[in-house]
Amino acid sequence: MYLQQLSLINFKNYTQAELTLSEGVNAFAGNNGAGKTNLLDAIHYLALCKSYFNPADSQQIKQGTDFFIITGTFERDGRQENIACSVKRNQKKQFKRNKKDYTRLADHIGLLPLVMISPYDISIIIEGSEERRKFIDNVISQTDNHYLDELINYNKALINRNALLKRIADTGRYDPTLLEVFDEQLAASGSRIFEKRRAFMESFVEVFNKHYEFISGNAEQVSLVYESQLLNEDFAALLKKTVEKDRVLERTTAGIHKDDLHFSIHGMPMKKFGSQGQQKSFLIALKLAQYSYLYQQKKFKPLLLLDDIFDKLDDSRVIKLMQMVSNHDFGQVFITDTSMARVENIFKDIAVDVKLFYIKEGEADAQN
Ligand SMILES: Nc1ncnc2c1ncn2[C@@H]1O[C@H](COP(=O)(O)OP(=O)(O)OP(=O)(O)O)[C@@H](O)[C@H]1O
Repeated sequence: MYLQQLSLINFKNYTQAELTLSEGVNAFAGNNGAGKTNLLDAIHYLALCKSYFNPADSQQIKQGTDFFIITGTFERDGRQENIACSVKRNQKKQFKRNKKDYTRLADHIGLLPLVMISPYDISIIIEGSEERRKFIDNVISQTDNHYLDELINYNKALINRNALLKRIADTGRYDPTLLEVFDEQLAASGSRIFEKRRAFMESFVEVFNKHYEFISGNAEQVSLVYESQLLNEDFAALLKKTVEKDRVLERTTAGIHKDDLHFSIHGMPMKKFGSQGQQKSFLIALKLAQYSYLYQQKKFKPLLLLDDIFDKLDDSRVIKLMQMVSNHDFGQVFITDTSMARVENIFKDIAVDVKLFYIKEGEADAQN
């Protein structure tokens, strides 16, 4: 599967752009703020119906205009797939596959699997647990169509249960029957989500370790552990046990909305003890494990988007990564960098088809 053609109209700093892409590596080079990352984000839209960086669709419309359109032609399973995403100010986003509107955007997720590695991923390490749950959910939902629905059901039940706990506290009237109904809904979908996360993490950790060892040249000991209250206790039983606490706090304190991933280096928290390069290597290993997982599940290679990948990595780690590219471990790859000379230098001895684009103020010029 690969993207053959990308066109943009009024997307971020692009008025109009047309790119014919290589099936191998596509490198976007140019100064800060030129629009390199914006191109990756446009590709992200086509695969996952949204921006990687900013959930507000209308903020992606070029300033001074009132709509944007991104279109892409993909080759997938020997067929062409035309994907179009358009956003008009104050209107619902339109998303089409081969000119046909999707009834649910969720049905598109997984058709064009994609992995993005970006400097913004540092939030997975330094921010709260929500970022790490988002990471797990993003990986699983690209391979399991029911997973997003389960999450939606769970969140609805959670909102209902929390509203009821508040009402009970406000009115002083305890309603055990209604609470039981929400508990059942929460426990049913929560337990299924937990099982999917646990099964996923079991295979994922091993692949992650392999990638980290490879990138770091076995230089340091890291670990990745899935943490969930449900690992030790049945969810329904847990909800019963915490009900008094939940009534006092007026919110649900147990469940998969509390799941987390624990990252460490030499037994210490990665967030506090990892250097910038080690943290970046950790994130790259995490994302490459995501890549391997998607590939294994889908049986074809996902798109790989590497934003500003060379920054903060020492030469040996860059070489390892590029070895993987040259071994054809990946399919189509997109890379951004500020220096065209560095990109040319890195790829000069690598036997892979590389297409270079020079990006300048919202314009993309193919160089070869
Ligand atoms: N809605 C918008 N309308 C117009 N311009 C926008 C919009 N959103 C973002 N931009 C512009 O896009 C530019 C940023 O583009 P991008 O993030 O792709 O840069 P980059 O080439 O990746 O830079 P760097 O090397 O610094 O990462 C900024 O100049 C920003 O003002």
